[in-house]
Amino acid sequence: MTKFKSIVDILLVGLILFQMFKIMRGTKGIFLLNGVLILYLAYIGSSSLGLKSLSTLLNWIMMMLIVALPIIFQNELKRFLESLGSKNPILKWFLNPPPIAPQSIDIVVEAAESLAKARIGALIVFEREDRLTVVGESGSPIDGVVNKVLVEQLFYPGSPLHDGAILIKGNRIQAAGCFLPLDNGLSLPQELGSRHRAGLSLSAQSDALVVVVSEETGQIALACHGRLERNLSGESLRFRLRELIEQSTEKAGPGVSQSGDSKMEVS
Ligand SMILES: Nc1ncnc2c1ncn2[C@@H]1O[C@H](COP(=O)(O)OP(=O)(O)OP(=O)(O)O)[C@@H](O)[C@H]1O
Repeated sequence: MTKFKSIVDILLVGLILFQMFKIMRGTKGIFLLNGVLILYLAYIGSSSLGLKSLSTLLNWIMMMLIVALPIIFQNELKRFLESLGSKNPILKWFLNPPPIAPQSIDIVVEAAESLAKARIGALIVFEREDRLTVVGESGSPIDGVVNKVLVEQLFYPGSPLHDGAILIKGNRIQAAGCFLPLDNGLSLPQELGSRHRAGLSLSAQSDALVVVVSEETGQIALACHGRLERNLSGESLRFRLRELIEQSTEKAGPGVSQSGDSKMEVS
């Protein structure tokens, strides 16, 4: 029985560490977390070797880190707690996030098409079950009903909020000029820069759907579950968004795919 408990104990610790690494992957936090682990191992090593002064010094440093860690990792911790919270079925039922309205999809598709035609870059995030409070708080609050003119205006190069992403929840634009987490560990084709990386990173860390319009090529892409579907027409974007919302439980592995209107291949 004690053996079984120890196995469960180790598995749970492993699961928590895995979740933390997953959230911090590619961020500066991962280097800090590595540093903390090295310090901890050095502390264990020095105390088991009986190196008293060194282990006392390392113990002090670790004590100071315990106070500093929640400050250093505040965004990562928030994201971790949010992702934990949104997996709680009772909380999910209680908070009951508004579903993405079909008319919001149509409006976003139309706006993406005209932004693509005008070669204006855009990053549009649809929040689903996973809360994106940190993302929303990184931008400026809008809280307006989704409409084509507003979406286009927000990304217009002269607009003060054109840099960053807009966050849509239900049928409302919650915020604009939002910063998305960047996972530098994801491998992307060379021609894609930080806009695509940001969309893909958020889709790998949450169940958000992210529409990316490239300023450089005028192409439309959709990031979902850590996959990037590129070169979508307005019609295929609408189709995929509707399909993904219907099968919200669908999961896929990370990757990048190229898509024409009718054919989609995974590379
Ligand atoms: N982490 C981020 N969060 C939100 N927006 C971002 C982020 N990183 C970059 N962006 C947006 O992307 C713009 C830079 O895009 P960049 O040219 O580097 O990427 P890209 O993928 O090559 O896109 P494009 O094809 O449009 O050039 C920034 O000006 C900003 O608006």
